[in-house]
Amino acid sequence: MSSLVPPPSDQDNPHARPGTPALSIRGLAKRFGDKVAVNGVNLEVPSGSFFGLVGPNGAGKTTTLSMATGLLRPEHGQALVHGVDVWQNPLEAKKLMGILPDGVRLFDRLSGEQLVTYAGLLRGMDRATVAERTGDLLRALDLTNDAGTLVVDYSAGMTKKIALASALIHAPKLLVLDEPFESVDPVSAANIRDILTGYVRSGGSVIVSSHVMDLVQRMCDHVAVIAAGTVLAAGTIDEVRGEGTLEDRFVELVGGRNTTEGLSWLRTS
Ligand SMILES: Nc1ncnc2c1ncn2[C@@H]1O[C@H](COP(=O)(O)OP(=O)(O)OP(=O)(O)O)[C@@H](O)[C@H]1O
Repeated sequence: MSSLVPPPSDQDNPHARPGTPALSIRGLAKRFGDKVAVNGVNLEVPSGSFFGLVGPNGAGKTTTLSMATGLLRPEHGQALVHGVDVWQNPLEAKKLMGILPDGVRLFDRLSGEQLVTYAGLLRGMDRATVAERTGDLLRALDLTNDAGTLVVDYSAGMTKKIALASALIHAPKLLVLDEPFESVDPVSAANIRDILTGYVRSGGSVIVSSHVMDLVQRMCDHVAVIAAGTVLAAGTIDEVRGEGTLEDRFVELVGGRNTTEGLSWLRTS
Protein backbone atom coordinates (compact mmCIF):
# COMPACT_ATOMS: atom_id res chain seq x y z
CA MET A 1 0.00 0.00 0.00
CA SER A 2 2.61 2.56 1.08
CA SER A 3 4.69 1.99 -2.03
CA LEU A 4 1.77 3.23 -4.15
CA VAL A 5 2.66 6.79 -3.28
CA PRO A 6 5.96 7.65 -4.92
CA PRO A 7 8.71 8.87 -2.61
CA PRO A 8 9.27 12.60 -2.46
CA SER A 9 11.61 13.86 -5.14
CA ASP A 10 14.23 16.62 -5.15
CA GLN A 11 14.23 16.83 -8.93
CA ASP A 12 11.97 19.86 -9.31
CA ASN A 13 13.05 21.44 -6.09
CA PRO A 14 16.44 23.06 -6.42
CA HIS A 15 15.57 25.35 -3.52
CA ALA A 16 15.25 22.52 -1.03
CA ARG A 17 18.40 22.49 1.09
CA PRO A 18 19.40 19.22 2.70
CA GLY A 19 19.77 19.25 6.47
CA THR A 20 17.33 22.11 7.06
CA PRO A 21 14.10 21.43 8.96
CA ALA A 22 11.13 20.47 6.81
CA LEU A 23 9.19 23.34 8.36
CA SER A 24 10.34 26.20 10.60
CA ILE A 25 7.68 28.40 12.10
CA ARG A 26 9.14 31.50 13.71
CA GLY A 27 7.08 33.90 15.77
CA LEU A 28 3.89 33.50 13.74
CA ALA A 29 1.08 35.69 15.05
CA LYS A 30 -2.45 36.54 13.97
CA ARG A 31 -5.38 38.43 15.46
CA PHE A 32 -8.97 38.43 14.29
CA GLY A 33 -10.33 41.75 15.58
CA ASP A 34 -9.54 41.74 19.31
CA LYS A 35 -9.07 37.99 19.41
CA VAL A 36 -5.45 36.80 19.45
CA ALA A 37 -5.70 33.51 17.55
CA VAL A 38 -1.96 32.77 17.31
CA ASN A 39 0.44 34.44 19.70
CA GLY A 40 4.01 34.12 18.46
CA VAL A 41 4.24 30.41 17.69
CA ASN A 42 7.66 28.82 17.14
CA LEU A 43 7.88 25.25 15.86
CA GLU A 44 10.53 23.18 14.17
CA VAL A 45 9.46 20.11 12.20
CA PRO A 46 12.63 18.06 11.59
CA SER A 47 13.13 16.69 8.10
CA GLY A 48 11.91 13.09 7.94
CA SER A 49 9.67 13.44 11.00
CA PHE A 50 6.01 12.64 11.54
CA PHE A 51 4.88 15.62 13.59
CA GLY A 52 1.56 15.89 15.44
CA LEU A 53 -0.02 19.23 16.30
CA VAL A 54 -2.61 18.91 19.05
CA GLY A 55 -4.67 21.38 21.04
CA PRO A 56 -8.21 22.06 22.20
CA ASN A 57 -10.90 23.57 19.94
CA GLY A 58 -9.99 27.11 19.04
CA ALA A 59 -6.32 26.66 20.06
CA GLY A 60 -5.01 28.14 16.82
CA LYS A 61 -3.96 24.98 14.96
CA THR A 62 -5.75 25.75 11.68
CA THR A 63 -4.71 29.41 11.80
CA THR A 64 -1.06 28.40 12.37
CA LEU A 65 -1.08 25.83 9.57
CA SER A 66 -2.85 28.25 7.21
CA MET A 67 -0.15 30.88 7.81
CA ALA A 68 2.61 28.29 7.45
CA THR A 69 1.30 27.13 4.06
CA GLY A 70 0.63 30.49 2.41
CA LEU A 71 -3.15 30.45 2.79
CA LEU A 72 -3.44 33.18 5.43
CA ARG A 73 -1.08 36.14 5.70
CA PRO A 74 0.55 36.38 9.16
CA GLU A 75 0.71 39.66 11.06
CA HIS A 76 4.14 38.72 12.34
CA GLY A 77 6.60 35.93 11.84
CA GLN A 78 7.97 33.70 9.20
CA ALA A 79 7.49 30.17 7.86
CA LEU A 80 10.24 28.33 6.01
CA VAL A 81 9.72 25.06 4.12
CA HIS A 82 13.07 23.31 3.74
CA GLY A 83 14.64 26.75 4.09
CA VAL A 84 12.34 28.45 1.55
CA ASP A 85 10.32 31.38 2.91
CA VAL A 86 6.62 30.72 2.27
CA TRP A 87 5.69 34.40 2.03
CA GLN A 88 8.83 35.69 0.26
CA ASN A 89 9.08 32.86 -2.22
CA PRO A 90 5.60 31.30 -2.37
CA LEU A 91 5.91 29.48 -5.69
CA GLU A 92 9.06 27.61 -4.70
CA ALA A 93 7.76 26.90 -1.20
CA LYS A 94 4.45 25.55 -2.53
CA LYS A 95 6.24 23.17 -4.90
CA LEU A 96 7.69 21.49 -1.83
CA MET A 97 4.36 21.10 -0.04
CA GLY A 98 1.21 19.04 -0.27
CA ILE A 99 -1.58 20.67 1.72
CA LEU A 100 -4.82 19.35 3.12
CA PRO A 101 -6.47 22.50 4.48
CA ASP A 102 -9.44 22.45 6.81
CA GLY A 103 -12.70 23.76 5.42
CA VAL A 104 -11.36 25.16 2.14
CA ARG A 105 -13.72 24.62 -0.77
CA LEU A 106 -12.68 22.21 -3.48
CA PHE A 107 -13.62 22.41 -7.15
CA ASP A 108 -16.56 20.20 -6.31
CA ARG A 109 -18.23 20.24 -9.72
CA LEU A 110 -15.43 17.94 -10.89
CA SER A 111 -15.55 14.19 -10.36
CA GLY A 112 -13.09 12.77 -7.84
CA GLU A 113 -10.88 11.49 -10.63
CA GLN A 114 -10.97 14.83 -12.45
CA LEU A 115 -10.09 16.73 -9.27
CA VAL A 116 -6.98 14.64 -8.56
CA THR A 117 -6.00 14.77 -12.25
CA TYR A 118 -6.41 18.55 -12.22
CA ALA A 119 -4.21 18.81 -9.10
CA GLY A 120 -1.47 16.81 -10.86
CA LEU A 121 -1.65 18.82 -14.10
CA LEU A 122 -1.59 22.08 -12.12
CA ARG A 123 1.67 20.86 -10.61
CA GLY A 124 3.12 20.56 -14.13
CA MET A 125 3.18 16.76 -14.23
CA ASP A 126 2.80 14.88 -17.53
CA ARG A 127 -0.56 13.27 -18.31
CA ALA A 128 0.63 9.66 -18.25
CA THR A 129 2.18 9.99 -14.77
CA VAL A 130 -0.88 11.86 -13.51
CA ALA A 131 -3.20 9.11 -14.83
CA GLU A 132 -1.11 6.35 -13.27
CA ARG A 133 -0.80 8.06 -9.88
CA THR A 134 -4.48 9.06 -9.86
CA GLY A 135 -5.47 5.41 -10.36
CA ASP A 136 -3.07 4.32 -7.58
CA LEU A 137 -4.36 6.94 -5.15
CA LEU A 138 -8.04 6.22 -5.83
CA ARG A 139 -7.37 2.52 -5.22
CA ALA A 140 -5.31 3.15 -2.08
CA LEU A 141 -8.07 5.35 -0.64
CA ASP A 142 -10.91 3.04 -1.71
CA LEU A 143 -12.46 5.60 -4.06
CA THR A 144 -12.18 3.71 -7.36
CA ASN A 145 -15.90 2.97 -7.49
CA ASP A 146 -16.69 6.65 -6.96
CA ALA A 147 -14.04 8.00 -9.34
CA GLY A 148 -16.73 9.36 -11.67
CA THR A 149 -18.99 10.82 -8.96
CA LEU A 150 -18.98 14.60 -8.57
CA VAL A 151 -17.13 15.73 -5.45
CA VAL A 152 -20.17 17.79 -4.43
CA ASP A 153 -21.99 14.46 -3.99
CA TYR A 154 -19.22 12.90 -1.87
CA SER A 155 -19.70 12.27 1.86
CA ALA A 156 -17.54 14.22 4.33
CA GLY A 157 -15.07 11.35 4.65
CA MET A 158 -14.86 10.79 0.89
CA THR A 159 -14.24 14.52 0.42
CA LYS A 160 -11.42 14.38 2.97
CA LYS A 161 -9.86 11.42 1.13
CA ILE A 162 -10.06 12.99 -2.33
CA ALA A 163 -8.52 16.20 -0.96
CA LEU A 164 -5.73 14.09 0.52
CA ALA A 165 -5.16 12.36 -2.83
CA SER A 166 -4.89 15.81 -4.46
CA ALA A 167 -2.25 16.78 -1.87
CA LEU A 168 -0.21 13.62 -2.50
CA ILE A 169 -0.18 13.43 -6.30
CA HIS A 170 3.06 15.39 -6.85
CA ALA A 171 4.97 13.47 -4.14
CA PRO A 172 5.86 16.61 -2.16
CA LYS A 173 8.70 16.75 0.37
CA LEU A 174 6.40 18.02 3.13
CA LEU A 175 2.76 17.19 3.80
CA VAL A 176 0.71 19.61 5.91
CA LEU A 177 -2.52 17.89 6.87
CA ASP A 178 -5.21 19.60 8.92
CA GLU A 179 -7.29 16.89 10.62
CA PRO A 180 -6.93 14.26 7.87
CA PHE A 181 -8.74 11.59 9.88
CA GLU A 182 -11.85 13.62 10.68
CA SER A 183 -14.98 11.84 9.33
CA VAL A 184 -12.87 9.04 7.85
CA ASP A 185 -13.94 5.42 8.54
CA PRO A 186 -11.54 3.16 10.50
CA VAL A 187 -10.45 1.05 7.51
CA SER A 188 -9.70 4.13 5.41
CA ALA A 189 -7.93 5.72 8.40
CA ALA A 190 -5.69 2.64 8.69
CA ASN A 191 -4.96 2.84 4.95
CA ILE A 192 -4.10 6.54 5.26
CA ARG A 193 -1.85 5.78 8.23
CA ASP A 194 -0.01 3.15 6.18
CA ILE A 195 0.41 5.56 3.26
CA LEU A 196 1.77 8.31 5.52
CA THR A 197 4.07 5.97 7.46
CA GLY A 198 5.53 4.65 4.19
CA TYR A 199 5.91 8.20 2.91
CA VAL A 200 7.88 9.24 6.03
CA ARG A 201 9.99 6.08 5.82
CA SER A 202 10.94 7.02 2.26
CA GLY A 203 12.17 10.46 3.35
CA GLY A 204 9.05 12.65 3.41
CA SER A 205 7.96 14.81 6.35
CA VAL A 206 4.43 15.18 7.70
CA ILE A 207 2.79 17.64 10.06
CA VAL A 208 -0.70 16.61 11.01
CA SER A 209 -3.22 18.25 13.32
CA SER A 210 -5.51 15.91 15.20
CA HIS A 211 -7.72 15.63 18.26
CA VAL A 212 -7.09 11.91 18.65
CA MET A 213 -4.26 11.64 21.19
CA ASP A 214 -3.98 7.88 20.95
CA LEU A 215 -3.52 8.08 17.19
CA VAL A 216 -0.89 10.83 17.48
CA GLN A 217 0.97 8.87 20.14
CA ARG A 218 1.06 5.72 17.97
CA MET A 219 1.65 7.36 14.60
CA CYS A 220 3.87 10.41 15.18
CA ASP A 221 7.44 10.71 16.43
CA HIS A 222 7.17 14.39 17.42
CA VAL A 223 4.32 16.46 18.85
CA ALA A 224 3.49 20.02 19.87
CA VAL A 225 0.68 20.94 22.24
CA ILE A 226 -0.84 24.32 21.53
CA ALA A 227 -3.52 26.21 23.49
CA ALA A 228 -4.77 29.79 23.24
CA GLY A 229 -2.37 30.44 20.37
CA THR A 230 0.73 29.45 22.36
CA VAL A 231 2.93 26.35 22.26
CA LEU A 232 2.79 24.70 25.70
CA ALA A 233 5.12 21.78 24.95
CA ALA A 234 6.99 20.42 21.94
CA GLY A 235 9.49 17.64 21.31
CA THR A 236 9.57 13.93 20.67
CA ILE A 237 6.46 12.05 21.77
CA ASP A 238 8.40 10.53 24.69
CA GLU A 239 9.77 13.91 25.80
CA VAL A 240 6.31 15.47 25.82
CA ARG A 241 4.34 12.61 27.38
CA GLY A 242 6.95 11.71 30.02
CA GLU A 243 5.82 8.69 32.08
CA GLY A 244 2.13 8.86 31.19
CA THR A 245 0.08 8.83 28.01
CA LEU A 246 -0.06 11.78 25.65
CA GLU A 247 -3.72 12.19 26.58
CA ASP A 248 -2.85 12.48 30.30
CA ARG A 249 -0.18 15.06 29.50
CA PHE A 250 -2.55 16.95 27.21
CA VAL A 251 -5.21 17.23 29.93
CA GLU A 252 -2.55 18.23 32.46
CA LEU A 253 -1.21 20.98 30.17
CA VAL A 254 -4.49 22.24 28.79
CA GLY A 255 -6.85 21.63 31.72
CA GLY A 256 -10.44 22.58 31.14
CA ARG A 257 -12.16 19.36 32.30
CA ASN A 258 -15.69 20.40 33.36
CA THR A 259 -17.92 18.58 35.80
CA THR A 260 -21.42 17.88 34.56
CA GLU A 261 -23.08 18.96 37.82
CA GLY A 262 -24.79 21.87 36.09
CA LEU A 263 -26.58 19.53 33.68
CA SER A 264 -28.73 17.69 36.20
CA TRP A 265 -31.77 18.36 33.97
CA LEU A 266 -30.19 16.11 31.35
CA ARG A 267 -30.37 13.03 33.57
CA THR A 268 -33.38 10.93 32.71
CA SER A 269 -33.61 9.05 36.02
N1 LIG B 1 -11.76 33.84 10.10
C1 LIG B 1 -11.85 34.03 11.40
N2 LIG B 1 -12.46 35.12 11.91
C2 LIG B 1 -12.53 35.33 13.24
N3 LIG B 1 -12.00 34.50 14.15
C3 LIG B 1 -11.39 33.40 13.73
C4 LIG B 1 -11.27 33.10 12.33
N4 LIG B 1 -10.58 31.94 12.19
C5 LIG B 1 -10.29 31.53 13.44
N5 LIG B 1 -10.77 32.41 14.36
C6 LIG B 1 -10.61 32.30 15.82
O1 LIG B 1 -9.23 32.04 16.07
C7 LIG B 1 -9.10 31.09 17.12
C8 LIG B 1 -8.27 29.92 16.60
O2 LIG B 1 -9.05 29.20 15.64
P1 LIG B 1 -8.47 27.95 14.85
O3 LIG B 1 -9.48 27.57 13.82
O4 LIG B 1 -7.10 28.25 14.41
O5 LIG B 1 -8.41 26.86 16.01
P2 LIG B 1 -8.18 25.27 15.94
O6 LIG B 1 -7.14 24.95 16.96
O7 LIG B 1 -7.91 24.85 14.55
O8 LIG B 1 -9.59 24.73 16.44
P3 LIG B 1 -10.38 23.36 16.16
O9 LIG B 1 -9.62 22.29 16.87
O10 LIG B 1 -11.71 23.61 16.80
O11 LIG B 1 -10.46 23.16 14.68
C9 LIG B 1 -10.51 30.73 17.57
O12 LIG B 1 -10.81 31.51 18.70
C10 LIG B 1 -11.37 31.12 16.40
O13 LIG B 1 -12.65 31.54 16.85
